[in-house]
Amino acid sequence: MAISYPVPKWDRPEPTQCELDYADLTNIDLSKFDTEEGKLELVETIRHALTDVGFWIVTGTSFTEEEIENQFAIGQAFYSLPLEARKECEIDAKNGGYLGYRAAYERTINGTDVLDNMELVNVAKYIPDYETLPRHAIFREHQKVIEDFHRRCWYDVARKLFMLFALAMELPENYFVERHDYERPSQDHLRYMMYHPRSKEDDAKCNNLWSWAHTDYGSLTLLFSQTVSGLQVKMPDGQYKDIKPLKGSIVVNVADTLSFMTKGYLKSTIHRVTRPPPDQDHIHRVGVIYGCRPNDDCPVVVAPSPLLKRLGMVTDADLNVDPSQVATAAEYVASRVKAVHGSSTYGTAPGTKFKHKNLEVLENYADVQGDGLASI
Ligand SMILES: O=C(O)CCC(=O)C(=O)O
Ligand SMILES: [Fe+2]
Repeated sequence: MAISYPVPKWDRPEPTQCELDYADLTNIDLSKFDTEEGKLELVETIRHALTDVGFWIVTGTSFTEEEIENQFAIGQAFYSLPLEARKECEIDAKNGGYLGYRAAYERTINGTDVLDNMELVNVAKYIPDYETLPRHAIFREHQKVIEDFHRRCWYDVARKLFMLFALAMELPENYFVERHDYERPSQDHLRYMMYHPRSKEDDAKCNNLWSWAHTDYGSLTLLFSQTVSGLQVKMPDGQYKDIKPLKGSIVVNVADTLSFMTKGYLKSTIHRVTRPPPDQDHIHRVGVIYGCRPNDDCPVVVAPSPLLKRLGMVTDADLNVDPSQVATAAEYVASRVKAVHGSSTYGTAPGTKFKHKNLEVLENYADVQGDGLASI
């Protein structure tokens, strides 16, 4: 069969030579997961790491370096397509839809005339419920390899982490797994991203931020490590530190819904993307990410964790909330996407809060903390 959408090899950019201040993150080696002894050791590691930064490095997964680089190559091939082909399946942000493509250069950065330089495409799960979902032709052509990668992000990585979290929180092992079931409808996606280099002048107008300080909407984000620096995590002392690239590893962070489900015990950590250091600021920065969300119909309620109860973090009121006041995961994500992506500017006024039923989150941490877009 003739190939209509070739995927040329992707060359991993050289790491920066600049000295950056890197975050010291716990490493979770999933190759230990399959023995009883190794799993217990991981639960202990997780128990200690749960309450620190909310960002970890995951190694020892089933992905080979070649498989990971092939995903970056697919991302690169997608972004080499003409805009009209990329726009074939667009997100329906006005209605809260976040599966599909979102173009760059369509929104201004709040308070400036600078345009948003990041585009993304969120590829839905490969399950019978989504059989008729429109997908880009390039992804249809390469479905076998994308589907395999997609499913393994969940089965080989996310599922294991959800089990470790549950065990560390003294919940039944499958508590979070059942609420994030790959085979059921959810807004999980494999995301290919692209940040376009921007002029020094334009970047200066937006405090050199390519992505403002934010938390992620879902439960868990798996970010395949890449060498173009820029991603920074906010440490407990309020300082931002860079994420050090580690070939073959995955940077994992907890996102809002999992934080809600654990009453903030699992931290949805603030992070941002800055203009890369001078030896990398001309590179088109490709990203590959898997975002986990709870099942669409999953009520976002606090888990009855004995650990949280002992710590006094869970009250009877948390465990007996009025069902009419409880948001489902699908409702929450849709209303948040509408609020953020359905608007023509990227950015909100200082301290803006997003609230949906029982869930509330600050929309732009940068403004509040005075360390991001505060000056514009
Ligand atoms: O591009 C990155 O390194 C981070 C992206 C990110 O934070 C996101 O997509 O939520
Ligand atoms: Fe993020």
